[in-house]
Amino acid sequence: MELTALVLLGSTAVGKSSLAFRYVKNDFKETLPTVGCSFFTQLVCLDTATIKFEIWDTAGQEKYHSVCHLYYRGANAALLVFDIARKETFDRAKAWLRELEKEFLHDEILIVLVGNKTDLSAEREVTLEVSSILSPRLRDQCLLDHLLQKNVTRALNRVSTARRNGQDRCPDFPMAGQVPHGAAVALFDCCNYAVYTQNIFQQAFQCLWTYLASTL
Ligand SMILES: Nc1nc2c(ncn2[C@@H]2O[C@H](COP(=O)(O)OP(=O)(O)OP(=O)(O)O)[C@@H](O)[C@H]2O)c(=O)[nH]1
Repeated sequence: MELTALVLLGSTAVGKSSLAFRYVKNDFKETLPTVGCSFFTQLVCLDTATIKFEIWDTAGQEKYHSVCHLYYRGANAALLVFDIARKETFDRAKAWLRELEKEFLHDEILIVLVGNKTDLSAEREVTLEVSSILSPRLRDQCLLDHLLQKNVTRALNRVSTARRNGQDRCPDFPMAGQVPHGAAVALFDCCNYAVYTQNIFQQAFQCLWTYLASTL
């Protein structure tokens, strides 16, 4: 059985643990801030293989920052979570993006920026104009889509299909001609309070897993 690791990174209280819990248990509950790191596993049956995915939910408090590299180092995918109603959490996600860019070659990791707490959209501080955050290198190589989870599903589906067919380009993709060899950056919004979030994640993660499986 293949093993693939995903790490959740982001400021404290952006909703990383809630997101993992919503995905794994389809539930929501108040939890204390994570200490160090929490760990979940999920078995995913794909057409071609059964894969065991590890989900590393890191602690967002600044005092734990220095240990986060222990968890992201072996990761195949990283979800950089921010709170759409707190701009500083988006700045932190950008810092994570830069750090991962330094640590990984472009074909080594799949990165997804997750704008959480869309129920607070009236207080939104992070606008949709986020493409400017990406470095030219990433912008060229990434799959950047709009802040809609269905587009992530579509984006990742496209990439994995293209990869399965041995193509290295995905010409009809709206914002990026190049299908990266492993690396992708996508964006999507979610809300852990909503039951539908689990379905969104099921779909998005299924694509993510499929995508990762195609790179194993
Ligand atoms: N409004 C709103 N609040 C949320 C949402 N998801 C989580 N929260 C709340 O945000 C707070 C922090 O959630 P956590 O999941 O513990 O956040 P975290 O990012 O894991 O925090 P650390 O463990 O400190 O890194 C809690 O009070 C949650 O109830 C959401 O979608 N919308």
